Amino acid sequence: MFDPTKFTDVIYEVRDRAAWIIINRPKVYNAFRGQTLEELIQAFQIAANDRQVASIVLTGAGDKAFCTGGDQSAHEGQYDGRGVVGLPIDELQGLIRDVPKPVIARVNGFAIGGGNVLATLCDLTIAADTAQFGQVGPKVGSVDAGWGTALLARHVGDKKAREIWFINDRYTAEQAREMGLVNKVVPATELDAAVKDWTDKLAQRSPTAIALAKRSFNADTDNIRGISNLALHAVKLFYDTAESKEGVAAFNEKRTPDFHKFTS
Ligand SMILES: CC(C)(COP(=O)(O)OP(=O)(O)OC[C@H]1O[C@@H](n2cnc3c(N)ncnc32)[C@H](O)[C@@H]1OP(=O)(O)O)[C@@H](O)C(=O)NCCC(=O)NCCSC(=O)c1cc(O)c2ccccc2c1O
Repeated sequence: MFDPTKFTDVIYEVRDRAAWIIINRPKVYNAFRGQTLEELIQAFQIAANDRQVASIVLTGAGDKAFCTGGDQSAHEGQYDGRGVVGLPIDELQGLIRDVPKPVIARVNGFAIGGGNVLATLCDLTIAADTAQFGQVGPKVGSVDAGWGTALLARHVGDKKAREIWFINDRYTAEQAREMGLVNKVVPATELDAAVKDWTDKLAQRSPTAIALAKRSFNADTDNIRGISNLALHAVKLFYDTAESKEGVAAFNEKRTPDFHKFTS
């Protein structure tokens, strides 16, 4: 079995029958690289197999960010790990769906890009009133389509999902709650108490009933898995283009990307 004490990018703790999985890269606003995803995958597998664990909390270290998606400093056409785009992101996303325990996104700050997709995939989301949500793909030459687009549209509606992906505005926690992306918004100082209230309740519920309910919700949207897999392979081809590389370079150089010449 995996040893979470050896993790460098992720903290794994069990608190009162809830597994807390914390992305611990606050200097890059909890963006993930290949190593981060390996550890997240292992952490979810540990939690899935531990009979003492009734629910899983996914969050980011510090108070700035939940997760801001792929680490742009580790993105040179490919990211720096394994998998189709150099990140085993499809494995992690599949695990969040498949683990037969509720996963709560504890959103303590920015949930942007691939971080927003992770929050979208979690069964429940509790956000601090200071949290911000948004997509940046078309600003940085990327798109996490499938779970990131089609499942998002299930939560917030098709028009709103298109707005989120095309306009790339940021939304407050309260706006995210109003559109159906968040279950509950609480003052930042009360975030942990609100999460504990729900994990304590989940620890008292029938695990089999919860697992059956989760699978039944999943069944209704499982076709999106195929879209995600297809899109990942399409994005791999996109990452090799000058258009995508312009988006990554612009973010790292802190300038506005120039996509004009790529308009078809
Ligand atoms: C989160 C922000 C909106 C914050 O903006 P703000 O202006 O407040 O702060 P800074 O921009 O100065 O950021 C502070 C500090 O953090 C660093 N940082 C933030 N995010 C990242 C990141 N993702 N990677 C690397 N570094 C990051 C930033 O450089 C600053 O460092 P300093 O050293 O200069 O202090 C804003 O930062 C923001 O928009 N961040 C997100 C940027 C982004 O492009 N994210 C990735 C999008 S693509 C993606 O996530 C993605 C993931 C997948 O898994 C995919 C899978 C399949 C297909 C596609 C995928 C995909 O597109």
